[in-house]
Amino acid sequence: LRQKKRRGLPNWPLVGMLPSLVFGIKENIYEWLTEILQGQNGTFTFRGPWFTNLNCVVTSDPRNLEYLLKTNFPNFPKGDYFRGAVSDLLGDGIFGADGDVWRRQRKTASLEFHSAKFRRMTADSLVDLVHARLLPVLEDSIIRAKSAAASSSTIDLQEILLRLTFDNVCTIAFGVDPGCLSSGLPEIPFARAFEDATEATIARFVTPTLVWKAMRFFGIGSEGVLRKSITEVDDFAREVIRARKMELSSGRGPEKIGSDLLTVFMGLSNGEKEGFSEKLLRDVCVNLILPGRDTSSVALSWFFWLLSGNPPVEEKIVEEICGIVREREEGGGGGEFIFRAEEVKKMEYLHAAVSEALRLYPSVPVDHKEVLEDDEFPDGTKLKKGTKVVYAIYAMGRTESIWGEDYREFKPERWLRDGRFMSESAYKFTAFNGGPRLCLGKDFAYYQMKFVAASILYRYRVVVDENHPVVPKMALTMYMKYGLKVVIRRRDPLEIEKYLKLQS
Ligand code: HEM
Repeated sequence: LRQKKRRGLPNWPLVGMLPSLVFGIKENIYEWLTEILQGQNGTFTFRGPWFTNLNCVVTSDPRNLEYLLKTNFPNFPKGDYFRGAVSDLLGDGIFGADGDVWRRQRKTASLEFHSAKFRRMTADSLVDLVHARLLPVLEDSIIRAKSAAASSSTIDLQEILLRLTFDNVCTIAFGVDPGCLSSGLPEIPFARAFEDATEATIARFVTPTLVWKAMRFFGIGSEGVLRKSITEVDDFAREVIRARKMELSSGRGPEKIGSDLLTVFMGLSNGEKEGFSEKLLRDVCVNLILPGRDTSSVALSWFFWLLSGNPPVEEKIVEEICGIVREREEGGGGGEFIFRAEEVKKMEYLHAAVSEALRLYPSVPVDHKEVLEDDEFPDGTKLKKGTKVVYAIYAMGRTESIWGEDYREFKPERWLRDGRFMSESAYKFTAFNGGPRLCLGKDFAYYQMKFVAASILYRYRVVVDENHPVVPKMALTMYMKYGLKVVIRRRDPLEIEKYLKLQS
């Protein structure tokens, strides 16, 4: 009991704090971590069994976050342990890389992410996906519900959104849309292979290094799955790269050349003497798909779930959207309503509501770094070279000293001043990371989430199945463990009419 008070958890001989961790995993690991951090002023040291490498410093203190992610950034790389586990899947790509390899890709990708051509391409591909695929799939569920038994009217919204963002990010990375989101929700071999490869890679983090290395050597268990699925991912990438090379060498005009990341990086290899090898081109694309495929969709799933428990927030969002529709229609609208980029930008309340969902359910609930040289956090915690540092993003969103005593409430208003969205420091709201490794897709992700949410909410009400359990899954991304079962209903035209009139 004395140890629990002093260190946050009892530290047993030989097994360290493992028994408490096992208990935490059985319950809700994120809530468990939050409670310990609250009792320890935001930082504690976890001690694993002596024979494992589980020792780490866990923190949710914004002062430490700023030091870790910005002030002394070079001393906190992702590290060899992380890279060792992910390198078979990610190679030398940006997500697992450190130092010059990371810096070079970051610079090129960053230029691309902020170019007008890229923004146009991402916006166009999203319009196609939402209007030609997402909305028909939702409409289909309504039609099916009318003709079948009531039990078949529920759909898993999380799965549909995961398919949407996978297609979207593949278009951005490779310039190829795999077609996961289409009627009947077909199984796509490349998507399956990517999913299997990711799961098998994550399994390495909970398996002793010697054990997974032996499994890899013999190609058994999850390592056998990994080997097979990486081969499939590589085959897909090789085929796309070969086809793109042919397209580029066929001498098409610059206006015809895509602005997906693969084409951009291939263009660079044309100009530079050494350029990017085929392997690095594959790594560049795979490393974009990994962080970009599920993060926005799980955030949207939590957003819709939070809305279902907070009808006044949904009303305000619909009112805001209708204001935008009205403005356009006064100028002579007509036809199917497709939100334009500048209109999505104006949705300040929706921006606040999405941020609030990410505060409570960050898509990346915990992240980590490694200590390069002995160091010390601003709160006085000593850091030995090689120590792992875990930063608990979920716990930060539930810290009273940052968000006030109503921190458990879903309250978009906390992000607004005079109706305008006010951003928060990245070291308090760390859902998108911060410092030099701030999420590269942040602006795009907001655009994507707002466009999808507005397009759905303008037309439909998303009714969450009350009997369906909604709990987070323990994974690197904050999925809903059992998905999000919902019924889609068309929004009453009178309701929309009411808001359109309200604006006048
Ligand atoms: C709600 C949506 C998203 C959230 C919450 C999010 C969050 C994050 C976080 C926490 C990191 C740091 C990860 C780490 O270093 O361990 C990150 C990195 C990154 N994200 Fe996002 N992300 C989102 C969407 C996207 C999208 C849509 C893309 C691409 C289209 C993207 C591309 C990237 C890339 C390339 C990195 C690596 C940056 C680097 O290491 O320099 N993200 N993101």
